[in-house]
Amino acid sequence: MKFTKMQGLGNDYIYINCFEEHLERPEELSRKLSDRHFGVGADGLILIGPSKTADFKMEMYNADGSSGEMCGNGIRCVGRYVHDRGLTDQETITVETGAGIKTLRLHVEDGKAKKATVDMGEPILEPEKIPVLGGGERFIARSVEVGGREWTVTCVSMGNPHAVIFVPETEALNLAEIGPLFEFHPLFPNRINTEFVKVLDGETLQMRVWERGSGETMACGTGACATLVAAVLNGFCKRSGTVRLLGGTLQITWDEGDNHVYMTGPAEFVFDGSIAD
Ligand SMILES: N[C@H](CCC[C@H](N)C(=O)O)C(=O)O
Repeated sequence: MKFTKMQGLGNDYIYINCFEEHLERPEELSRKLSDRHFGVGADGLILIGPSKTADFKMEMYNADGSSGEMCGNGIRCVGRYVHDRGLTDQETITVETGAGIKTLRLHVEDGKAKKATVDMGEPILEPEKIPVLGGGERFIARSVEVGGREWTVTCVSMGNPHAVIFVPETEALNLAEIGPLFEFHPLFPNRINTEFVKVLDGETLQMRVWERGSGETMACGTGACATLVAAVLNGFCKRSGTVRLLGGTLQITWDEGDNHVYMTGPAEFVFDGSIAD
């Protein structure tokens, strides 16, 4: 089976073209191939295939085989793949995801869709839809005890669930220790992606992320969107800003007019390969 390795800000996935390949158990394949010693090595697996309701369909699996409703860095790479490999000649495309149909505007340079602006849709703030237990209208700046200490948490869904925590510094945090305690906390029935964020100024945020199903990654597109929304809700940031991640930066805007979040960032090919039978 052929695959293509791609990455968005170092958030790397194995892409399978399901117009050409057929696979049975994607969860198992993701677990096997994501392993950075016994497999290809990636944060997960992304399937690109036909859709009845959009131009393409994207299915995303984390490194542990669990499926994510949406992947921001991944969908930009889907845009690059389908454009540069000739599956479309459009520069605006729609992709069916587990979080609904998303529209991408590809930024084509020398015939390559190196960047894309993705309409990530409206943030979901009702706790029961995130989901996070605890009721109420919204889950903003609430104190949660995790790992024996109190954290101030704001929860936002971009179709997938995020807990955003503002901290004075991000470097010193031991994500390998605290990340799983959030991910598997009983407050989050579907687990959670957790972002630890330092506000650099009113339009610049610095973020590390412990992803549900993949651990700490170099970047998280949906997480960057959730982070900008949480920063606005807490009064820390304007509605348009730069999110600095380990792997690079994303431009995020939470549009006042249509309440949609827009994310702009890069998409890169790494290599093509084939999986030994
Ligand atoms: N781990 C996430 C899916 C991948 C999201 C991330 N890689 C992105 O770029 O948005 C989840 O289980 O919801």
